[in-house]
Amino acid sequence: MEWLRSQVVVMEEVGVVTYLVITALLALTLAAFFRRQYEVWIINRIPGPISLPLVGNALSVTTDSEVLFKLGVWLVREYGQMVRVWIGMSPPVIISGARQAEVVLNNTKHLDKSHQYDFFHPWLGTTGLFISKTSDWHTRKKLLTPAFHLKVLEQFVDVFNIQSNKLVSKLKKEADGCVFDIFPYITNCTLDIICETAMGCSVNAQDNPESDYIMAIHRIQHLIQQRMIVLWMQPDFIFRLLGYAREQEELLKTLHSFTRNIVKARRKLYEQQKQQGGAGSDDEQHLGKKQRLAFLDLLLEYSEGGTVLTDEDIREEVDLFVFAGHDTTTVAINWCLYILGRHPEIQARVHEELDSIFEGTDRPATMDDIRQMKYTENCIKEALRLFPSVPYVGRQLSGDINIGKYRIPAGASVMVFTYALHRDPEQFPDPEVFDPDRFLPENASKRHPFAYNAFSAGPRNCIGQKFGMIEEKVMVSSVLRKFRIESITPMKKLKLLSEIVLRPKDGNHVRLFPRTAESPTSARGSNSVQDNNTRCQGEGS
Ligand code: HEM
Repeated sequence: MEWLRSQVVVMEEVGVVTYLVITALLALTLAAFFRRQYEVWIINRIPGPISLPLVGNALSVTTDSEVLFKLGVWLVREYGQMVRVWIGMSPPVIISGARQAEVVLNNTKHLDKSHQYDFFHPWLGTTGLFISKTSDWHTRKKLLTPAFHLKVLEQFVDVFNIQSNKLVSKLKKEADGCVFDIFPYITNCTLDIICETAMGCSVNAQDNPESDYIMAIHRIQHLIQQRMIVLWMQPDFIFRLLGYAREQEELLKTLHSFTRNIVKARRKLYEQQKQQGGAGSDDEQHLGKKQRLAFLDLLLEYSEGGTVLTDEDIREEVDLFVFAGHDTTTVAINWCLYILGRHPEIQARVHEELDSIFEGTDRPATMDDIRQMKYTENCIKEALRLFPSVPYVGRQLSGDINIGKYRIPAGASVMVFTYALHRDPEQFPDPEVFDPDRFLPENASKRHPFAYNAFSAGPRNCIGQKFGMIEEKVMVSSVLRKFRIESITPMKKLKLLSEIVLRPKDGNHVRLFPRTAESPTSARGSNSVQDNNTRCQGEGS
């Protein structure tokens, strides 16, 4: 009897505990549910398309990056400078106003990149500057910033000139007024430039564009790009199942072993020269007076024998410079030549400026010449406004932010849509018009500081901005010192791809004419397409 009574007490106690556990679980679930509902309600206050339960707007998200780009433009036109969409359960918010962009980009708390950038990890690691999380990023940015000092960049002007000259000599063969795609020429030239400046070695892409290393760079970028936008390619097991993971591993072997070997060789050279030259910290002592220092050499110097940066860290950063520094400049130079090719009168002003600087000589551009290219620089900036190399900049919020009357909760992704931001008529009247004078100091000073974001803004802006600008000036001026360019595709007919960089879907078809003494700048000189040889016959324009 006593035993029975004790059992009843135990059961009562267990019942109470179970009851308490279930109640607590229920309360937590309800709290999570209501919190989530509240967050959904908060986000749904931001304008955006109607969404379905669970999938949200995911069904409208296409894998075609041309359609995806148009979708972004349409969303902004339809819903304004702050738009929310639902991709399954996550609500990326698209921002395209200067004031809103400032709140996101100028906030030192929200420096993490959005989760799509994680697909770069296998190639570029997790601690490299471009993709690192806030904790690693601070240290890396501080460490790497001196490598982009103007004094360091000045020594790269040689490389820019040599490779641009090679580009010009390749283009001479096309300069007969026939239509051709200039995009691959620019791509190979910028690849040669970035590899030589980042690693101190030539990959010779202009002469050999199909080497294993070059092909691997193109292919891996394509794979990562696809994975960033194609939702079903994102889970690892599907990526593996479809055979992409194995292909990616093969590509990584090619890419990583190439860079690792170079890091190893330069480390050996660095140590040898350090021993010969004594323990001084002077760059010239380390690598010989006449030797140009690549970014890699500077990283070896900053690495303090592997204690601050290991060789693998250096490999990551070098791969990153190659990635971040070639596609961005390729499309920037491409769009600048494209838009000048649509505006003969503006191109003629660039020709005039270059003629007054170089006086018809063939000498390479100096830093002084580069500083004098004011009008050319404004054309480059205006081309970057209309066609920003990086159309979207993504951030993952680590805390709630308030923008105007709206709140975006922690964990959400915010995409600053630079392409649309640069077309805000309040900041850029007649936004579709190409007008380099928008960048005259008196005009630029009237705009909101975050209205122009070609190199992003705030603490996580582009570290390679000066490098990119100098490279662009040397390449664009080298081409235009020798040629007049006509672009075939009207702006309204351009097909743009929403990728990591803003790429033309069909390349950039142009006609090139040598600039002659008689008609150096005319829009239709004696060597125009009408008088052209038979190679062009039958071409549409
Ligand atoms: C016209 C040329 C270029 C343009 C338009 C450009 C644009 C940008 C933009 C918009 C960002 C911000 C991306 C984001 O936050 O998601 C960025 C970041 C970055 N860029 Fe560039 N870039 C150019 C050239 C270069 C070059 C030549 C290099 C290196 C040699 C470079 C290295 C980087 C790095 C390392 C970052 C990450 C910075 C950080 O997270 O703190 N860029 N760039």
